[in-house]
Amino acid sequence: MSELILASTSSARRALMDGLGVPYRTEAPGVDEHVPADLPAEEAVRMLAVRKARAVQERHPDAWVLGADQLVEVGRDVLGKPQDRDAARAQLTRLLGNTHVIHTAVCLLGPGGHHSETAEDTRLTFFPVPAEELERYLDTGEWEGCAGSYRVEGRGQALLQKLEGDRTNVQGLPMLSVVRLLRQAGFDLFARP
Ligand SMILES: Nc1nc2c(ncn2[C@H]2C[C@H](O)[C@@H](COP(=O)(O)OP(=O)(O)OP(=O)(O)O)O2)c(=O)[nH]1
Repeated sequence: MSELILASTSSARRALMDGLGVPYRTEAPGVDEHVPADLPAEEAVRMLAVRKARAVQERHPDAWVLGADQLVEVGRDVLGKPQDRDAARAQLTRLLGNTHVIHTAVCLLGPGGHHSETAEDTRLTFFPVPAEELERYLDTGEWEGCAGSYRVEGRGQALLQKLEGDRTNVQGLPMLSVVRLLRQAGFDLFARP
C-alpha cells in the first residue's frame, strides 16, 4: 500500500493512530477552517474533514490521506476549541449538568479517486459541579486544544455521568469507523513491518 498520511496537527489523533499500529506519518493540513455559520454541525465537520484530507492529498497524490474534524453541539450552540481559560470556563459551564453531542467526521482519500468518509456522534452527559470544582478542573489545563474544553480520557472523566457511543470519537477519531474505512480500502492492519 502507498504511504498513509494523517492530515492533522492533533496530538490526540496521533495517539489514537499510534495505538492502532498501522505505519503512517502526519502532515499539517494548513487549511482555512471557516465554514458557513448556519451549517449544521455534522455537515460542517464533514466539509472540514474532506478539506483537510484534500489539502494534503494535493501535495501527495499517490498517498492515502486521513482527515478529521470535530465539533461539540449543546442545545443550539456549536463549540470548537477554546481560545483561553475564560472561553474554556464558558464552554464547560454550558456543558455541566447537560447532555451534549460530539460530532466527528473522518475522510479517507486514496489513489485512483478513492473517497470514503463517515461522521459519528457520541452523546455525553456531565454532572453538575460547583464553580470551585470547575476552577480546579481548569487548573489541569486539559482544556487546551480540546473542542469542548475537556479530555474524556483524562481528569475530565470525573465530570462524566453518561456516555453513549464510541469513546474514541470524543478524543478525536472514531476508531471503530477508522478501522472499517481502512479495511474497506484494502489495508492490512497487521502487515509485517
Ligand atoms: N485528548 C483529547 N483531545 C480531545 C478531546 N476532545 C476533543 N479533543 C481534541 C481533538 C482535536 O485535536 C480537537 C478537535 O479540534 P479539531 O477537529 O479542529 O482538530 P485540531 O485543530 O486539534 O487538529 P487538526 O485539525 O486535525 O489538525 O480537540 C478529548 O476528550 N481528549
